[in-house]
This record gives sequence, C-alpha cells and structure tokens, in this order.
Amino acid sequence: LLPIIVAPDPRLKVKATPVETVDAEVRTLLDDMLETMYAAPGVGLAAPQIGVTRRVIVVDAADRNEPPAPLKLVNPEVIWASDDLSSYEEGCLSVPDHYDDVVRPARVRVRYLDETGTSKELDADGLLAVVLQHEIDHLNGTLFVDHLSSLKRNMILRKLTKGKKNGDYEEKA
Ligand SMILES: O=C(O)C[C@@H](Cc1ccccc1)[C@H](O)SCc1ccccc1
Ligand SMILES: [Zn+2]
Repeated sequence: LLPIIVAPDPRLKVKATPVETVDAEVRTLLDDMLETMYAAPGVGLAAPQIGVTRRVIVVDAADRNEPPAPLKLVNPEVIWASDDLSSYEEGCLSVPDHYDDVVRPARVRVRYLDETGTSKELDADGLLAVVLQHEIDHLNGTLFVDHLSSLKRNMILRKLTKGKKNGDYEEKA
C-alpha cells in the first residue's frame, strides 16, 4: 500500500508529466494504485496523490453491490463535455473528512491509453463522469476544494494543517 498525500502539500499542486511508453513499470504502478484505492476505500486515485507526478489514474465507480469495474487510464484527457451540468457532493482521499458540492459537466468523453498502450475513448455520465473529472483535475494540480469559495477552501485547508500537526493523518501502520 502506498501512503496518500494529505493537503495542503505542494506535491498535489504540480502538473503531472505525460507517460511516454506504457511499460511494465507503469502497469505495476496502476496495480499498486488500484490496491491502494480499494484499501482506502475510494472510487478513484491519481498518481500525484501517492507522490508520482505521472499522468496515470485508476477509477472504480461501481456500486458496492455490483462486481468491481476497475479502470486503468494513462494520459487521460476530456475531449468533449456536455453543456448541461450536475452537482455532486465530492470527497477526496487527500482532503480527508471534508465533503462539498462541486458543479461539473454531467457527461464527458475521455480519451486515454489503456495498460497495453492502446488508445481508447470512454463516454461517462453519473458518478463515473464526476470521478473521471475529479481525477484528471489531480493530474493538473487541481483539488475539488479549488472549485469552492476561497472562504471554504481556506477553512478546510486550515483544519487539515492543524490535523497534520496533531498527527491525525499519519499513515496507519
Ligand atoms: O481522492 C480521490 O481522488 C478519490 C475520491 C474520488 C471521488 C471523487 C469525487 C466524488 C467522490 C469520490 C475518493 O473516492 S473520496 C471517498 C469516496 C468513496 C466512495 C464514494 C464517494 C467518496
Ligand atoms: Zn481526490
């Protein structure tokens, strides 16, 4: 399991680097990220959250009572987004214990490389659309709190800073 970086942290604000070749190392990273995501638990995870500045994300937006539907996306990009928007109460493993409504396009089309390096396109709506946009934000150094008012963002980041000082977010052994 990989330790998840908690905000505020400069490593979460960097723009991740595109992957040149989807090789065995990238495939191992994808598997390690999926394992870490399921253990959190979470429905998505971006490489910068575990300190790797590469454009790699994993997602599994399947409901609890459905079989797992893991997605491994390299160099994902939104190539189309609907005009109509939807609001969802988002969370983030790097912003523990805080949830707030974020408005995003309701449907997106995402182009990415799969773990074999093959270019794919994916149409998403519902929670999957939310999580894909949330994870791709991470690759550009954007957290969901960056979509909130500065008042809310500063309050959340101040509380997390205090929690980190108290050791509330240390990697549980
Ligand atoms: O930290 C992350 O990026 C993973 C988030 C993904 C997420 C983004 C937007 C809306 C919901 C989730 C974590 O999964 S937050 C924890 C969680 C787990 C299950 C369902 C909802 C939230
Ligand atoms: Zn997140």
